[in-house]
Amino acid sequence: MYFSAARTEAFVRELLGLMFADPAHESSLPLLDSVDVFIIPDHVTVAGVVAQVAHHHHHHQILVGAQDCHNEDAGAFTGAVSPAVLAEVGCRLVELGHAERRRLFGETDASTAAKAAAVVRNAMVPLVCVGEVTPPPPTSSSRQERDDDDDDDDDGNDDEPHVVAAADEVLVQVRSALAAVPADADVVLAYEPVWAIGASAPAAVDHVRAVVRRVRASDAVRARAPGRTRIVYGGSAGPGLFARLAPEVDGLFLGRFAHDPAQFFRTVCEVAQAPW
Ligand SMILES: O=C[C@H](O)COP(=O)(O)O
Repeated sequence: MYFSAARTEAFVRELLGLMFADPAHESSLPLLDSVDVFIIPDHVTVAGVVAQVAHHHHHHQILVGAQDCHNEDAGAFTGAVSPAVLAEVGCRLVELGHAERRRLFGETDASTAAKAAAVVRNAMVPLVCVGEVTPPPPTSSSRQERDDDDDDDDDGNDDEPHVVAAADEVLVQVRSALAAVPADADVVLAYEPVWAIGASAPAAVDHVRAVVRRVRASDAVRARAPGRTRIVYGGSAGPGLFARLAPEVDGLFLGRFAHDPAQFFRTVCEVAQAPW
C-alpha cells in the first residue's frame, strides 16, 4: 500500500523500459535468461500489471504476483480474493504469510499453509514469507549489516545461539508451509527477519547466510524435489547486497528499495550477473 494505481502503472512502465531497453545498448534479454523477476502489486492493479507486462515479448520471465489470497477458490467469503481468479487473470505467484499479514491480520502458519496449497492447486507459485520476530542481542555481529566479512563456518556447528534460535523459529514456519504442497511444486521461501523489515539496513550478511544454510539443510527442504525450492532474502534489501549473500541465497525480495525502478533494475542486474 505504498503506491497509488497511477504510480504502479508508471513504475511498471518505467521498469519495462529499463529491462527491454534498446538491445544495441544494455540488452536485457541475456539478463532475463538467467534470472526470474517478480512484481507484486496490490490486488486491484494485478490484472493491469499483467496486461502491461504481457505487451513485451519476453514477458514469461517476469512473474506478476499478488500479496495474499484466500485458501478457497470460490464461495461465501465476502471481501476475500480467490486464488482461482488470480490465476485466471494471469497472476503467477502469490506472496503468503508476510510479517504484516501475520501481525496485523491474524495470519498463522496454518492459514499460510492452507493458502500455499490453494496457490499450488491453481498452478501458481507460493512465495512464503518466513522470519524470526526477535532481533539478535545488541552486541551481536548478526544484528545489522556492516562490512565485516568474517570467515564462515560452513558446517553450521559454530553458529551463535541466536542464529540457531532464529533458524529454529523459521523452520517451524517452513515445515508447516512445505507440508501443504507437493514435493515437486515450485516454492519460493522469502526469509525476512521481522526486525529487518522496514529498517534502515538489512540483517547482517553472516546472520542471513547462516540461517538460510540451516533452512536449506533441513529435512523439510531436502525432502523436496531438487531445484524446486528457492530461498530469497527480504528486509531492507537493495543494490549491493546480493553478491554478499550468494550462493547461500538464491535471490532478493525488495520492498522500499525497489520503489525506484532504476534501483530495482540495478539490483536485478546484480543478481543476473552474479557468478553463481
Ligand atoms: O515486502 C517486502 C518486505 O517486507 C521488505 O520490505 P523492505 O524492503 O521495505 O524492508
